[in-house]
Amino acid sequence: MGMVLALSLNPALDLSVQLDTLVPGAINRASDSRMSPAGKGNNVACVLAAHGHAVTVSGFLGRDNAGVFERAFSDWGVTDAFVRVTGDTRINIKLAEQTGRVSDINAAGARVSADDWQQLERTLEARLQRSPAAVVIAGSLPPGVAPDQLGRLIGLVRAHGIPVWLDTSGEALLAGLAARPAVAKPNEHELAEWAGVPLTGEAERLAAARRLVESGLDELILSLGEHGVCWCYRDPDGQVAILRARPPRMPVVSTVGAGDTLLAGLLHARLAQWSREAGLRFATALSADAVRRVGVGRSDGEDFALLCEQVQIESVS
Ligand SMILES: O=P(O)(O)OC[C@H]1O[C@](O)(CO)[C@@H](O)[C@@H]1O
Repeated sequence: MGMVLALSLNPALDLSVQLDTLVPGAINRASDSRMSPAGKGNNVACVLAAHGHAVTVSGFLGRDNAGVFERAFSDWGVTDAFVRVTGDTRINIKLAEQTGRVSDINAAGARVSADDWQQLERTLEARLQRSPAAVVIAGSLPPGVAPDQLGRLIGLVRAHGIPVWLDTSGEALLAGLAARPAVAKPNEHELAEWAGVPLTGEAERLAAARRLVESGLDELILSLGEHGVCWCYRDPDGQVAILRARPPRMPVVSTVGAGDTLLAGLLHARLAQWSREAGLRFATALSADAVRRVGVGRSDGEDFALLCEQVQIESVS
């Protein structure tokens, strides 16, 4: 299986706090709290490495608190090609209540200079020479990086004939989609932003997903949270086909990282050359596993085979 390059342009340390119920304006007591190296690209890298892939991580890391990331990269067994920038990598706060509701407070991130950006482009060029099987670009853009720079980065990877798997939001997503990544993973709100209209029901969402694939992507992963995922792709005749997966109902500890786990699971299946249905079943089960823990999903649990069996898959016409 080939190497994967996972970019987190704006990684984060996640401060995950477990609470009974969050009462704004009051002193809240946590039942548990922990800080862990994260960010979307890093989360994807962690899952892929756990499934046997050679992964290189890159993006921008604050020099002042890089140590905790360096230890995690070594534990995960991934190669660190992050550009170090001035200051700290941001801390994002995740407040998870007993009901499963999560409130996120995501910080802006360390500022990236024009020199830092050039260094990233040079790093990327060098890594692309090693022909990675895919490049994942995931998460928000840090201060100092404009959406069109993301578009150019995608263009750079595409020029090497390497597929880009993109997961970002807001203006960055719009600029990124215009640069035609192979695969994008919006959620329903991000899809509506692209469509420019509210998408009220499943039929409207699927129609927009089809339009987005037809606009030039190979595949779209539409993540629908607890309702599962729609995987839209071109069939051999060039028509857009859709597979829909529904996960079993899970006890929720934290939904943070479930989307990253889904993307990683699908990429793992792609690199292992599994059938679409097998890949979707695996990735949906892995993502379901992620919500019952703080952090990303794992496939080494005793009941993982059962979780896979419980995923319902149908083809949508
Ligand atoms: O880059 P963004 O969009 O702020 O998201 C970062 C957050 O997303 C996550 O990767 C979960 O998807 C968290 O680990 C992290 O705090």
